[in-house]
Amino acid sequence: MDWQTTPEDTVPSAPVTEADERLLRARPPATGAWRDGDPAGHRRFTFLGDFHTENGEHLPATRLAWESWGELNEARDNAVLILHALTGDSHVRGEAGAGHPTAGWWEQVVGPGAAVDTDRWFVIAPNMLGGCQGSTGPASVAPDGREWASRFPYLTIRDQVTAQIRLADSLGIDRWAAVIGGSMGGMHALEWAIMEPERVQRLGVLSSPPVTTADQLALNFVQLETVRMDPHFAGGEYYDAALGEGPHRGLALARRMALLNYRSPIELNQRFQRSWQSGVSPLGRGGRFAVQSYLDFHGNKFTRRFDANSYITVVEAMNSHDIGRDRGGVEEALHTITAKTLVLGIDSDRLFPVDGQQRIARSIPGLIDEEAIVLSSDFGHDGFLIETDEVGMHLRRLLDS
Ligand SMILES: CC(=O)SCCNC(=O)CCNC(=O)[C@H](O)C(C)(C)COP(=O)(O)OP(=O)(O)OC[C@H]1O[C@@H](n2cnc3c(N)ncnc32)[C@H](O)[C@@H]1OP(=O)(O)O
Ligand SMILES: N[C@@H](CCO)C(=O)O
Repeated sequence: MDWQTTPEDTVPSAPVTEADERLLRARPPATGAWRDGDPAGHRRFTFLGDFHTENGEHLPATRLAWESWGELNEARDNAVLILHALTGDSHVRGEAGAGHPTAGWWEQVVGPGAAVDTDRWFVIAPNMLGGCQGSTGPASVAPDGREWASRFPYLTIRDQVTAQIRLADSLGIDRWAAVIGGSMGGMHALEWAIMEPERVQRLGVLSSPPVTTADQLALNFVQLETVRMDPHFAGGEYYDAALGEGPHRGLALARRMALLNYRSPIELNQRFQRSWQSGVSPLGRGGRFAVQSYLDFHGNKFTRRFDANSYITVVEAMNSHDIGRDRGGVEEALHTITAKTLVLGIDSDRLFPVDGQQRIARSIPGLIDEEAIVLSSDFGHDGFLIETDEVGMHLRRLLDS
């Protein structure tokens, strides 16, 4: 790794666009959650009713928001479930706007003629339980008319999959042609294949571990503490407009920290080098390095599309992940998977390194390859979102298997 300063390092980079600057100046609302009454966009909602968590807590009225593409055939055997990562949502495809804060996150992978070809497959993508883009989460209104906020239950990955199972039941989908997920979505996909093996014909696990390790727990704990320490977090009770702004500083800082795990040192060093964001030198007060500006931008942008309590809920759910829990261990659990399986990782992933995917691949009986597929990419963990040609090529193989 080359940390030396070169003459080019002092060349100021192009400033961010005017639209970006406007976005950063605008004051966000207390929460970036989608709220009842906001435009629904392409979302649909399925009401699941009473929900009891693994931990013994209770939600009296639960719903999942979801989107779909393609048509369910008469045999009902072409349904594909796509499960999003930590801060994703149901919006796999489509424009930003009309209730969707971001454009589709897998536009190049899912669609007519794409790897997950919606002319052939009926694709469903739900927003996870505890999320903030239409499914029941901490920003949802409880029976007493107030947001759940700090009263929202602790959820596990298995709770979230239980909600997805009830969604499939209610849609009349007895068996998925494939369940595919990246990162936390891959944790959900693994649980699907273990909890309901007869309902998962094919399984795609991208950039996910079999268990959230101590290292990953540690990275998550510091982020959650950062959110909670923001004075505007107010113990999670920040939705009341009278309190003013939400815990944006803490949430934005947590996102900056997370982004470092999502990208790789190689990419950051090559992309930003030591360049300045503007004509003002960062060697003194006032100027910023371009990489700092990039992190600031993503941190601030995140607060406009995510809810701090929801972030805590979904990170805690990710921390619960251990497919071996109460099942005799990780390998025992993997042996029970009957689906034809693709396991894929990115060589520069520092969040969920490839040894996790290799461990999964070693013990799944129906692996379609001899071992986990390891893509070479400088994009780190986010490679599963960015390397769409290669990821798509492997998903096509899975769907043709
Ligand atoms: C299944 C799921 O995981 S869903 C969740 C996925 N979505 C996210 O993670 C949301 C955040 N987005 C991202 O992290 C990325 O956009 C990805 C992973 C989806 C795609 O990565 P990339 O295409 O490499 O985007 P990249 O990380 O370069 O970010 C580009 C943005 O940074 C901005 N940017 C780039 N350099 C700078 C800089 N020096 N200063 C400020 N902003 C900058 C760009 O203006 C661009 O803005 P935009 O998002 O409004 O278009
Ligand atoms: N960019 C992804 C990374 C986690 O997999 C997200 O924010 O959900």
